[in-house]
Amino acid sequence: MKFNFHGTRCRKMAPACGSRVVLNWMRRSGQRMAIADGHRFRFPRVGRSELGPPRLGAHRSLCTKTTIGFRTQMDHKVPPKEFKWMPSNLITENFKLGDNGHVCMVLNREIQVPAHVVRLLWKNAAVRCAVDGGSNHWRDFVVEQAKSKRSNTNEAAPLEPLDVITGDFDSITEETVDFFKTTPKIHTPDQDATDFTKAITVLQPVMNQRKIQDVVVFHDTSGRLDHVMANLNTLYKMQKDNCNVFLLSGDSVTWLLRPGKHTIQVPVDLVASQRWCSLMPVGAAAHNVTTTGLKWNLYHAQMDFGGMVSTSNTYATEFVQVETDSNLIWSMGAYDFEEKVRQTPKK
Ligand SMILES: Cc1ncc(C[n+]2csc(CCOP(=O)(O)OP(=O)(O)O)c2C)c(N)n1
Ligand SMILES: O=c1ccn([C@@H]2O[C@H](COP(=O)(O)O)[C@@H](O)[C@H]2O)c(=O)[nH]1
Repeated sequence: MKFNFHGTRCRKMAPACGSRVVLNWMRRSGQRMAIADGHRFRFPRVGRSELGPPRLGAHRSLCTKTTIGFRTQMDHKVPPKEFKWMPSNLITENFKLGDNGHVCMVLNREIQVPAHVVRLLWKNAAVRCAVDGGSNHWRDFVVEQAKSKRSNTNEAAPLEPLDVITGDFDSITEETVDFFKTTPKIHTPDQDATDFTKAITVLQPVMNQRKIQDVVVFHDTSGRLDHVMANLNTLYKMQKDNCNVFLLSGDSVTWLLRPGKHTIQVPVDLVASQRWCSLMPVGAAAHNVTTTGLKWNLYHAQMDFGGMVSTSNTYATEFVQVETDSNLIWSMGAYDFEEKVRQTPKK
């Protein structure tokens, strides 16, 4: 069977059902090999040699949690689920999540995250994936990095290769297909879910088997609002799979806070420079939200769209606590804070 690719019949990539490919991979997991319609590919082993020498704190997961259900939590018959988050692992240090590494994923927007952050998160990833048109942007990044390497005396190591490209392939260009011709491609034609959601679903069995919980996503909040909203929706969809998805843009990090008690350790530079942070009740109201460590705190407050949302908030301390009975989107300013500090007019 063939499928349409930019209006032409394409023989290079016959349609592959993501789950079938992953099942093949699971069957052959001894070899860590997957078959994507004749293409064989390996998800690389995560070993000491790939991750380099252990670094201080590299063993820490960004999030730890207990396994107590939430149904009776807010009346405190049982203690609330606890989550600890260390966004510095994405912003200033380590650049690795979880003991078994993380998935790195590139969506279809220009990569605005600072190049050194992208490089380190990519290097430390266990699985590297580009989603449809995201592969065009990854190609641009690879080419740009190769150029700056040539013009720079400080040699940077080459970027690790992509493990897989997924998508309905309506955005990847012929040039990009050619550029990544040896990279396995998994076709996800379903038009009832976004390519981003489908990409995580395709990788889920691999993540389960290798005990990877975290997905770091290069996206951007510019461009189409429907894509931005759909990307937030993916955070909600994936929480069922006990999977943490972090959206990284040029100046923000965003993830979902599930019902429970969250402690977020904020990089001190962000506290000092009073960068923005926000709590948004997307999807459903939260009826009982209490925070500490913010400039504008909430006390057993109701949050909902059309009612109260907490945007343009900032930090009172390094440790922010949020206790909530419902999902909330947490988004915080990051990356360009040095720039912001420089731009602040002197009083
Ligand atoms: C109720 C409903 N609304 C809209 C759609 C259409 N739809 C939802 S997700 C999706 C796929 C989007 O693909 P993606 O690659 O994420 O975005 P693209 O840039 O191709 O629009 C489509 C077509 C649908 N299936 N059902
Ligand atoms: O403006 C955009 C466009 C796309 N995305 C995300 O990328 C994937 C893949 O997009 P394609 O257009 O199919 O290549 C899509 O599912 C979105 O999650 C985006 O964030 N912003």
